[in-house]
Amino acid sequence: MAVYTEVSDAALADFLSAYAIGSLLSFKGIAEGVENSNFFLHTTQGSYILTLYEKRVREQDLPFFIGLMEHLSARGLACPQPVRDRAGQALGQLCGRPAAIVSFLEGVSVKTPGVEHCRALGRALAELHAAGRDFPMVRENNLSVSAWRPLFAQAEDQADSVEPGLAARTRSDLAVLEAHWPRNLPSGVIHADLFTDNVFFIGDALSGLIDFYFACTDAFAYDLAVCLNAWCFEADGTFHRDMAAGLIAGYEAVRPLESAEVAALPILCRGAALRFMLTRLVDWLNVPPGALVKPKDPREFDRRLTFHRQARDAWDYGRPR
Ligand SMILES: Nc1ncnc2c1ncn2[C@@H]1O[C@H](COP(=O)(O)OP(=O)(O)O)[C@@H](O)[C@H]1O
Ligand SMILES: N[C@@H](CCOP(=O)(O)O)C(=O)O
Repeated sequence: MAVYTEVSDAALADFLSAYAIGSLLSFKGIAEGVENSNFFLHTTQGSYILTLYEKRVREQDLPFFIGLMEHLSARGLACPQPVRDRAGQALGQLCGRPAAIVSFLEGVSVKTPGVEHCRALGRALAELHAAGRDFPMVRENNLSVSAWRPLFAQAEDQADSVEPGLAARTRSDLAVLEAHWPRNLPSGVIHADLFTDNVFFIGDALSGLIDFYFACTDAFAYDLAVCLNAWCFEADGTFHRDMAAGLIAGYEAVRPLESAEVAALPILCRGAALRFMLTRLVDWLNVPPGALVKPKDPREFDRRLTFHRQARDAWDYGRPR
């Protein structure tokens, strides 16, 4: 359960007094998530999510995330809409943390997605990229290739205690990725963390996207590579080519990939897998004492990397030649 900061009744009442969202009916910590402290907020006017921003979220990036959700909602994308207080502010302070209230989205995430879920995800990802094209703010991806070596340095000494051989494999992946990381691909706003827990469905229809706190300005095809990693592999590393084909086809039904993006797909997928292996590894080795959180397993992405190292082209990821 991700609740790093406990919120007292008095602190909550004081915080909510700035908002015109009715009177509080219920308030509960949310079990899912690993980054921030999240709470369900139910008032006489409706349901909301209260987020207290923790550890990896930098305060100076919050206007980008809040502004982006407002921008995407205004363009009809189903994503959380920040709620402004009576003074017009979408960001406040609660229990010493930056905090915001956003609209509650209906729907549930799928634990075992199928081809049609992946196709719907692909469409939604391309629609997000299109809706973000005229968003005026820029945020560099601070978890891209130049961040991976410093992240690894925090965990290198203990990596082999998590999985034998992990340190050597990571050193070799880093060398390859740093030498061949693609530059100048079509870029714009990307979500950068569109895992199954961040995509809601009602029945078979995709109903919303959440968790924009890794969103940044980077290559669109890197976002697709994140989704291929997140949606099309089992925890044991088994790859589902049919699901990957559905995801790419869904994406290209809205935004066809350029040839440079197609060529870059294998290295982008390898880099995305390394990025999640590394952040998970660092978190796995550094669970904050007393935090109600279950760290995610870095070995799942070590296994995906075995697939990516041998992939030759986009066809291996299900894209027709
Ligand atoms: N706008 C929202 N509408 C409905 N549920 C939400 C919303 N935002 C977050 N949640 C719930 O909170 C959980 C954790 O949110 P998330 O943003 O993924 O947290 P974290 O960034 O800490 O990983 C989600 O899995 C979902 O159940
Ligand atoms: N998706 C990342 C961790 C971030 O978690 P989220 O709950 O914010 O999606 C991973 O799986 O490593």
